[in-house]
Amino acid sequence: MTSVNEKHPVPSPIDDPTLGLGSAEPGGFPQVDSWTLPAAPEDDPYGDMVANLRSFLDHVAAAKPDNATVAELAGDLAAWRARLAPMSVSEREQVFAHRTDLPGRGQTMSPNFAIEGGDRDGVWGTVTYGRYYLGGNGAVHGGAIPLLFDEVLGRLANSAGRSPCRTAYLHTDFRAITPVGRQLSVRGWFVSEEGRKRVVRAELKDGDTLCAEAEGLFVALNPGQP
Ligand SMILES: CCCCCCCCCCCCCC(=O)SCCNC(=O)CCNC(=O)[C@H](O)C(C)(C)COP(=O)(O)OP(=O)(O)OC[C@H]1O[C@@H](n2cnc3c(N)ncnc32)[C@H](O)[C@@H]1OP(=O)(O)O
Repeated sequence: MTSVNEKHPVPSPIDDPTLGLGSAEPGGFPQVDSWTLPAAPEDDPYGDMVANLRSFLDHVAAAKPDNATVAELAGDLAAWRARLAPMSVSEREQVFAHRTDLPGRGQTMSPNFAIEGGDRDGVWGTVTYGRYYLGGNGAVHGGAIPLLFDEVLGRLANSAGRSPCRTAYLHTDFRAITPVGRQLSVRGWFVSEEGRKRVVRAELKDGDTLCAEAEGLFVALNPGQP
């Protein structure tokens, strides 16, 4: 299946052979060993590329471009897709979202959580939702808030030498609207750790205003569990 646009047909992810996952090892995802990001290595433009991609998405969301600009952009994007397609690798080798040394793990799906500090029991930092995450009337889309909590709590629950775990539940309470374009504070902490079950909580605040809070259960994976 392809898109209706004949100039730049886009194959569906189901039919695109360059998007296969390869063989992913169960439970083989990168671990968080430290909350402190090392200095950015020289000659490593990946973080710069991801930061630009985030900013690009914010500008796509904010702009009302004329048709000529949109057509040119579609062509540029199609050219980049064609250039990247032969470089597809397996999940194990992929760089996107696997760079735990970069802000936001080097990905653009979940909001960019900027870590300020953390230890075995908790993590804290900031997040600024760009225009890309706008739901309506200046408020962040409700789905983008649990996405942040899963990222923050998932990293915490997988940190400090703990074995890999997955989210079993993630309960979010929306207490006040979460504004786009403001620096917000984020905090996650451990509530309990019993057997395979890790209960963690998080809050998202705009100054003194509690925007949202969450509780998650993360269950440690048994050997061989994907
Ligand atoms: C990728 C890069 C990573 C980088 C580093 C990390 C950054 C990560 C950042 C992103 C991170 C993103 C992370 C993600 O988003 S992970 C993606 C989202 N999550 C999933 O896809 C998980 C899908 N579910 C499962 O795989 C299984 O259900 C799991 C593995 C969770 C448990 O199935 P399993 O068969 O193994 O275990 P069990 O059923 O015997 O349960 C065990 C115990 O748990 C209790 N229980 C279970 N479920 C619930 C529930 N809903 N409410 C209350 N309790 C629940 C259960 O009663 C029992 O308790 P007890 O009877 O023993 O007392």
